[in-house]
Amino acid sequence: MKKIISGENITKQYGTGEEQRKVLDEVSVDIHEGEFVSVMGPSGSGKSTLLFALSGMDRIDWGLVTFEGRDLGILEEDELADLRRTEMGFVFQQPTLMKNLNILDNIILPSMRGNRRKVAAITDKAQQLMQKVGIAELAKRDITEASGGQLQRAGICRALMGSPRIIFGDEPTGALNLKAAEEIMDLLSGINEEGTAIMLVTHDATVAARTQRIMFMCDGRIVDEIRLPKYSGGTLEPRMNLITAKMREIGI
Ligand SMILES: Nc1ncnc2c1ncn2[C@@H]1O[C@H](COP(=O)(O)OP(=O)(O)OP(=O)(O)O)[C@@H](O)[C@H]1O
Repeated sequence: MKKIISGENITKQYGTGEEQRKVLDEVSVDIHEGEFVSVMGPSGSGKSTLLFALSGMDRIDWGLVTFEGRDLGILEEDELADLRRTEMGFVFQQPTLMKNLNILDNIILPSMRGNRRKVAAITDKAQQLMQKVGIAELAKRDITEASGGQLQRAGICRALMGSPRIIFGDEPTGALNLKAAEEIMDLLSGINEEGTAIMLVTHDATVAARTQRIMFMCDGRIVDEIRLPKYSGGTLEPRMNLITAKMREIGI
């Protein structure tokens, strides 16, 4: 399958002198069209930093990140922002929604940049997405009047507004109860089924078990990975057992 994102020898360090530390240490990774991948590893192993590097949210110190062959390192900030807005979607542990806007306006706001004349089409798309994720009736509600799971659905709608090629999720279910987390994973799985690649960073084996490639990070490196067949429902236990067995094997 065609590569969307390619990272070669990505190196990122923080601090100077004796304090200097490689948070990403020559990481190479490709993400292909329609893939559903996750990254697991101990706290501080560099998972979020890798997500930020591959999505162009953060600059790297060494190596190469390309999006469909375009070197992110040579793009200006506004070009990077455009690329993220048009090709990528982001879902974080807590969606950053604005308190003074209702849920619908929060979803459409990022898409309005440079597109004010298309407000009707943008609103229409947002409403369709809200319908799809089951929060159509919340359009006019304040964000204080919705549950964590409903807000995360709104965050997913916002991430889908630009019809992205890839969605990056950093602990997208981390703040949710078990049922809401399962529902969000059902939603993300459905989005992936429709062809959008997804890369998730997670501590949760039940989340990783939904994906088809699990990369394991330790000390700024991808130390191993496993591939699983597409999840088609039913118990996740055998998949989770494979993940935990691999983590035990590599000592993380
Ligand atoms: N802006 C920064 N300045 C200095 N150090 C940083 C910065 N951002 C991240 N780090 C350090 O880089 C390391 C990797 O952080 P990162 O958030 O990528 O890890 P992680 O595997 O996602 O951790 P967690 O699972 O706890 O979220 C950590 O030691 C962190 O303290």
